[in-house]
Amino acid sequence: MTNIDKVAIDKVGVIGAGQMGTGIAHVCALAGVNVVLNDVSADRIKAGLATINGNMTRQVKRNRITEAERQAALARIVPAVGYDGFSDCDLVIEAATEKEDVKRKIYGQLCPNLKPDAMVGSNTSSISITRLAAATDRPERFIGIHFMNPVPVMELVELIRGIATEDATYEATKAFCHRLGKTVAVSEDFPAFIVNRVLMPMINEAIYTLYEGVGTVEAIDVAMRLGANHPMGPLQLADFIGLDICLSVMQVLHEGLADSKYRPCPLLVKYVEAGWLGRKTQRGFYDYRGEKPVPTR
Ligand SMILES: CC(=O)CC(=O)SCCNC(=O)CCNC(=O)[C@H](O)C(C)(C)COP(=O)(O)OP(=O)(O)OC[C@H]1O[C@@H](n2cnc3c(N)ncnc32)[C@H](O)[C@@H]1OP(=O)(O)O
Ligand SMILES: NC(=O)C1=CN([C@@H]2O[C@H](COP(=O)(O)OP(=O)(O)OC[C@H]3O[C@@H](n4cnc5c(N)ncnc54)[C@H](OP(=O)(O)O)[C@@H]3O)[C@@H](O)[C@H]2O)C=CC1
Repeated sequence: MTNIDKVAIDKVGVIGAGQMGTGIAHVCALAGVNVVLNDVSADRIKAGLATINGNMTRQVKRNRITEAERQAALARIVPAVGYDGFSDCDLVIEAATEKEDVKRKIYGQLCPNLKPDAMVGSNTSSISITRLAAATDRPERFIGIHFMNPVPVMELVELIRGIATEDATYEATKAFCHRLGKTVAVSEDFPAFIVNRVLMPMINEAIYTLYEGVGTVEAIDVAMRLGANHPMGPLQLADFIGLDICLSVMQVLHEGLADSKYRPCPLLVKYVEAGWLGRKTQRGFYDYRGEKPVPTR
């Protein structure tokens, strides 16, 4: 057992400056934590920092934070291509692409650069924490720390312990989530954990509903928004999350639980094969290239 619960988390490394990594860096920096933000290229990180700045500027306009807080938070985020700046991180949160081989490769390069007692968390939506932990040199200090999108707005973080995760790692990451103002729900390490075990089959079913011609994109979304009081329709939400991520999660559920009820809808597969991944590529179930989103079917 280590004494991680007594170690303050003063510096966090975030890997992946996409939708989630930028949101995680955003909330950490606003909570007074120093952040080193990594991605595959300087351009990617630059785009990520611009996103964070845009979201914080909106928070200033809406009087959620002050201009001084925005400036102080942005100054806490340091860009890093490679892992040189990670040697004094207390916690690293990996939020790279939802592919196991990508994540394993990252841990292989990251771990030799970390101090021995640093913790590593993955923001994976679905992949086994025990298996990811086994790809590191520190499974006892590895944990699933699953933020929800958009991170600055959503209150929940799922914490998922792998088979080897020590109590001290769990307690330290739980306290850290509370410091960020989040509420924690604990999930056992089963495919897609709690939120996505329930949410993704609903989204997949909405795509089947479209595929079978039961309703149009607009009819399905309006039905669930106004008929079930969901803040977004399921197809709008799928585009928001990213269709590549929705497909990966369904594949993990299908393979991991070996039940045909999790079969990814062929239409979802087709959209991903087309590179129509939702908002991030400007086209998914809606086309976002014009003034307002237009359904693609
Ligand atoms: C896939 C996984 O592994 C797990 C997941 O994350 S599953 C996805 C979970 N997320 C959801 O289900 C989101 C569902 N959608 C919603 O809750 C809402 O539509 C929404 C919060 C995204 C937007 O709400 P809205 O009322 O339509 O829009 P809007 O009024 O513009 O925004 C509400 C607030 O969110 C903020 N916001 C919206 N998008 C934001 C973003 N990307 N980043 C930061 N802040 C954002 C706005 O600034 C606004 O803040 P204030 O209340 O402080 O003014
Ligand atoms: N989208 C969502 O709603 C949610 C997603 N998640 C999870 O968070 C993680 C990230 O998702 P999300 O932010 O949406 O995905 P994005 O595609 O928006 O971002 C992923 C980022 O990781 C980068 N990346 C890829 N390989 C590496 C690498 N080797 N080193 C550093 N960065 C790398 C990508 O760069 P490039 O594009 O150049 O490959 C991209 O910038 C996934 O595990 C996902 O399942 C969790 C909760 C919600």
